[in-house]
Amino acid sequence: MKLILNNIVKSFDKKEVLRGASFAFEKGEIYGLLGRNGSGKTTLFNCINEDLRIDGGSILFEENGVKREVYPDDIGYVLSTPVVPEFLTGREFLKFFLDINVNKIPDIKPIDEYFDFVKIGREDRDRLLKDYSHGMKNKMQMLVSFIANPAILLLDEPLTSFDVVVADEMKTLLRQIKKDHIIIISTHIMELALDLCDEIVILSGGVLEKMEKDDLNNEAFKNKIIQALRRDEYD
Ligand SMILES: Nc1ncnc2c1ncn2[C@@H]1O[C@H](COP(=O)(O)OP(=O)(O)OP(=O)(O)O)[C@@H](O)[C@H]1O
Repeated sequence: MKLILNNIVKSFDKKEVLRGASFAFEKGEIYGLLGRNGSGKTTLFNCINEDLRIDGGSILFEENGVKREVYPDDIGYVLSTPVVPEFLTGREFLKFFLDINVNKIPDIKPIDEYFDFVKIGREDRDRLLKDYSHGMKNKMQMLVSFIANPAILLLDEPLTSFDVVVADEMKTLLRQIKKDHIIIISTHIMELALDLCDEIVILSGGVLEKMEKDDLNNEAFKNKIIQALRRDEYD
């Protein structure tokens, strides 16, 4: 299973953000996507998720050697700024999500088990999502992405708003599910990238480049990544 990006081009007016980004992301690996502020990481995710139309190139999903277009159900996208229906309670949101996906989700569990899993307390489950903290909204987003079990998970700065216990549990969970998924995590936290990710890919100058670790220790690898990102000076 692969997510194949071929020469993705995307501009906003005259600003060329993606200038022929190509990469094959494979199942079984967690990819850390690193790039300077404004380098285009979120834009790339939005293009993969078809929230933005690409100006050139192609995005394909390969399964059993057969390439096809990517379908919305293939992708779970957790945004850095969580978007949840604020007018629903946490429980109503989860119930609604489970109801509309009932045919796609095997083995639906009682709703409270899902809340237990992400450590949202009993007193919060029937409160409106608008009153949830940023981290709690993020947990809800992450939770529905996990429940839907898409082949591709795009996680934009996913763990930064979680408390250390939940962040640790999410990391463990991501490691557990990676064998069946393509997971791409955009982050500015080098330690997280090095600790959690199997591969580091940088987005620099509008293109993607895999950083080879070779036999470097973590400190030397970190410096290599920083040097590579320094090339991306502001236009
Ligand atoms: N909808 C849009 N309209 C115009 N310009 C946009 C739009 N979305 C992104 N951009 C521009 O594209 C560039 C890349 O933005 P993007 O948010 O993808 O970067 P990023 O790598 O995710 O940044 P950060 O690490 O700071 O979150 C920026 O210059 C941004 O201003």
